[in-house]
Amino acid sequence: MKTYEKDPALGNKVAQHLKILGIDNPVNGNIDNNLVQQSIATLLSGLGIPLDDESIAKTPERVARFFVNELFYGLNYANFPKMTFNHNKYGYSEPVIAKNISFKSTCEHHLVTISGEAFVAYIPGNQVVGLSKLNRVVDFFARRPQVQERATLQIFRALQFLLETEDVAVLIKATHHCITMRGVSDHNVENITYQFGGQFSNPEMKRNFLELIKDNQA
Ligand SMILES: Nc1nc2c(ncn2[C@@H]2O[C@H](COP(=O)(O)OP(=O)(O)OP(=O)(O)O)[C@@H](O)[C@H]2O)c(=O)[nH]1
Ligand SMILES: [Zn+2]
Repeated sequence: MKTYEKDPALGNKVAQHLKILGIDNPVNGNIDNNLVQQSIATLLSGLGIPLDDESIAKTPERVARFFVNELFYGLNYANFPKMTFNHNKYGYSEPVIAKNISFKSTCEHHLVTISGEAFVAYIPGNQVVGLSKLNRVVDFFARRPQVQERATLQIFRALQFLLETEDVAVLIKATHHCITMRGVSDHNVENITYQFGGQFSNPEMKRNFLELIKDNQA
């Protein structure tokens, strides 16, 4: 179980916002731990694996706990992280960038891991957000069955909403293990998606952001 401060009321507002924009996951909000557990038992039976083996007996319960509390905790907006803001009394007015935010997600087509890094930037107004909260927002949306394009937009729009600014940039570089370990089995390909808003749509700002997040830069 992840331990961090949650803000379900804020999660609710973010959910409404993403729903209006039509970019939330197609979910009905009912997370049924027992049903997940039974389904894992059925899956194992379908593979001909007997559940009476002592090593396997608790697997359905274990996997359900893992799915609900960790792998897919971001399906539940009651788990949305608390945001911490501080007054920007210093008047900082240039981009704040978080590069190499590592995340793990799950491909909704094959239920196989997507691993990658997110690069996030915003320009503060009157408030600056606690830096770790950028990681927490990325992690929340990663912890769902996902496609990379939608995850990128969810993080981007949620940050614009939370930080009350259009000036947000999000880039995601990911390895889809449904591509590396099955199907086309390509070990080299990286998939990149990005969305730029407000001042980051300006070509020079975009170039600066891309330059700053390159390996071994600033
Ligand atoms: N656009 C997009 N596609 C994804 C993402 N993750 C996985 N996919 C793709 O989803 C597609 C699912 O297509 P299908 O043809 O139904 O699946 P498949 O037969 O297993 O496809 P192959 O992987 O080509 O063997 C595949 O091309 C995956 O590579 C993602 O984040 N975004
Ligand atoms: Zn996949």
